[in-house]
Amino acid sequence: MSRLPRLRSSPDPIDPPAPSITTALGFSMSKSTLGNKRKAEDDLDAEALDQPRKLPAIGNGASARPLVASRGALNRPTTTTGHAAKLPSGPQRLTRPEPPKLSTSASRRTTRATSAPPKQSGSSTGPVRPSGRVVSGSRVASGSKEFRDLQNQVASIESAQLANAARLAQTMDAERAKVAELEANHRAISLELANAKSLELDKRRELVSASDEIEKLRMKHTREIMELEIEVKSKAREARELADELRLVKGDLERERDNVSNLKATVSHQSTSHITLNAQINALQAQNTASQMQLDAAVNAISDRALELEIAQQRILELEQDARESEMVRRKLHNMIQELKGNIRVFCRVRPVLTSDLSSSSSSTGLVRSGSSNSPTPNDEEKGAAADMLFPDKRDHKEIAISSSSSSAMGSERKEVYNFGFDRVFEPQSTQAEVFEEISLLAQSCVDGYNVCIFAYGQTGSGKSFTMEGGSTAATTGMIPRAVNEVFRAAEHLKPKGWEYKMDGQFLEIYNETINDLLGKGEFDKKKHEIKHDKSGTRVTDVNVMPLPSPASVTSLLRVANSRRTVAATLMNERSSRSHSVFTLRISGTNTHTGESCEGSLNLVDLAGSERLNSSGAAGDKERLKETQNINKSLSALGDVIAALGEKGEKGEKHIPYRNSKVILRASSPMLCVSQLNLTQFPADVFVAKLVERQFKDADDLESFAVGGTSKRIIVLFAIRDKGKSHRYSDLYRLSALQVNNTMLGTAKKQVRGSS
Ligand SMILES: Nc1ncnc2c1ncn2[C@@H]1O[C@H](COP(=O)(O)OP(=O)(O)OP(=O)(O)O)[C@@H](O)[C@H]1O
Repeated sequence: MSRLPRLRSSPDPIDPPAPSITTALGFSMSKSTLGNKRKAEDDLDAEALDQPRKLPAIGNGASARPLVASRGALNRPTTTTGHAAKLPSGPQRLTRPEPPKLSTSASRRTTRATSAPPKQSGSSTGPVRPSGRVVSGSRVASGSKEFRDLQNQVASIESAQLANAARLAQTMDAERAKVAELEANHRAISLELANAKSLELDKRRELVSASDEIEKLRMKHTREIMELEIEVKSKAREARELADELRLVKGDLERERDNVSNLKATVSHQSTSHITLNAQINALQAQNTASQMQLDAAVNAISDRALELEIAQQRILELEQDARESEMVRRKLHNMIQELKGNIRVFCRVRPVLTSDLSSSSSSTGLVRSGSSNSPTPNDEEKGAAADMLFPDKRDHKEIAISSSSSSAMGSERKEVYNFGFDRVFEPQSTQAEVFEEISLLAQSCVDGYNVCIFAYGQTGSGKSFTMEGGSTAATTGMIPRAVNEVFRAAEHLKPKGWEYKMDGQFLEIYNETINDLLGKGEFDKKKHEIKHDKSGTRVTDVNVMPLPSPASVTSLLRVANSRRTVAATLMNERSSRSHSVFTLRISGTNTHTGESCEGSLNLVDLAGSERLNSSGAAGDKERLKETQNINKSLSALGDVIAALGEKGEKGEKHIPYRNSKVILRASSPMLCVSQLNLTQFPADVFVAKLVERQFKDADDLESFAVGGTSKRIIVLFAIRDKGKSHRYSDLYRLSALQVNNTMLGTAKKQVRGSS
């Protein structure tokens, strides 16, 4: 309502009929807007009701003016519907003039529309009838005056009407203008209404969308409420948990409080300690400063020491070089000593008296007693004479005296004493260790690149096997295992000086000049072995050579060899006594520092028992005779070789008859060929005589001594040493000349030159 334009106030006393406004609306409205239209009409009605209050009261102005007849006004029909009828253009129909009703404000308040027709009264006798009813003729006659009056009145009325008509026309024009204005207003209002409706529609749409949105929001809100409820529940659960936790935390807090109070107590205690410690720290810092100074001094000292150490290390290197060169000199000196002592050495060992000796002596020749005067002549054994042994050289142990007493044909007792000299005489109580002491230096020579051969010679039962192989206990260990151990020990000792050694072993047996490999594969060696000679040396074909990485492996080698020897002995009675066994240890070494290399060997030979043909009783036994002949033959050849070697040292170059027997040992080739020597020409014991002729008066003496019947308790150990293969010695001499005493070096050189 507030948006509707207000009607302008009009001087016309006639209120514009409200219905004319509604009829003037010529807009077509859609069905959909019908409700709105109705609402708008209601609004307009309500406005129409209010409008008169805003217009000026027509009656007030019109009451002062005379009524003017108006054709339009008289003939204009009025309807109660409020719709204005079109004014007729023809002559106006006469109707009872009716004075225009002057509306008052009071009447307007009770009448809805001024255009409503006046109510007709029930009687037609009223002086003035506003309606145009025709007066009857009777009355006209009687009342011509009245008629004239009436005509006058009519004329006046008509004039008034004309005036009114004119005025009405004016009013109509004004009204039309007003209507036009109203229509314009109406259009504007309609437009505004349409706008308002479209606005309303928009608003309604907005409302609908807002409703939808509200619905959505409501749903969202519901969902959020649900979520919030869930959240509230979970929060409640969390709250419960937190409450529980809080209780625990409170408990913890209580404990922590206790702890804190304890800690506070501790802290106060610690703060006291802290003060004390601070004091100590200050003291320590002072001490530290002093220590730092000491440390600096120590660092300086250390750097001095490091310098010294460097110098010392340099010195060590020089000394190591010296040591290597000294080692070389040691070797030379050692060998020089050995040369001086003799490259061939002969030892004599006397075994203790055994119970078996007593019984045999008592049964055949009587008890072996000390101080008996039996002479050790070749016939002594036959006579059953017993020899007494004395050891006069108590200091050097180099002599043995054999005394014998015999009664002459005349009945007088004859007593003779025979003295024999050796490099060393081992008395009956001598131990294996003592015997080995003499041999160990020779074992050392093997490592230095020498070939050493040690063999035992003596009658059956004199103790050759015991000496060479030994017993089962540590004390009775024989020369073979001891020598091997010594070689390994010497090799180990030389390791820091750059020497690395490789060792191999072989074990052969020679029976009746036939070679049997004791390390062979089968139970009994059926192979035929030959002795080959070439530039690299002499070797036996088809023999097993076992690598020996440790002394223990030598023990197992000896075990294998012994078991095979036992098998052979079972096959042939007393074979072991009638065969030679030769153990060979080959040693090859290289020095990684100096580039030296050397090859040496150690040959340990247990010879077959040697005895005279006549005394052994072999003469009658063909087989035994053959054995003895072979033994003697090989031993004779051996004797020749030894004798030749012994002479060589004294007289210079001499032919050495190495090839005379298989048993003959040589530095690089221990086994040599079968001798074709005549037994009669070279009796078995001659070689010993040749070797030790200075000690013996003649060969018979030696034979009597070693093979004769004076005693079965003596063995002779022969040790032969010969130079093996070695390289670059001359270079080393040159080097060593810078370090060692010239005189010493000159001597060493001379010795080496002499020995080679
Ligand atoms: N020095 C010694 N001390 C103790 N017993 C010894 C000693 N020498 C040898 N015997 C013992 O003498 C016995 C004979 O020794 P062994 O078998 O070594 O003689 P052999 O000369 O090798 O004899 P064969 O030529 O017949 O082999 C053995 O019982 C041995 O134990």
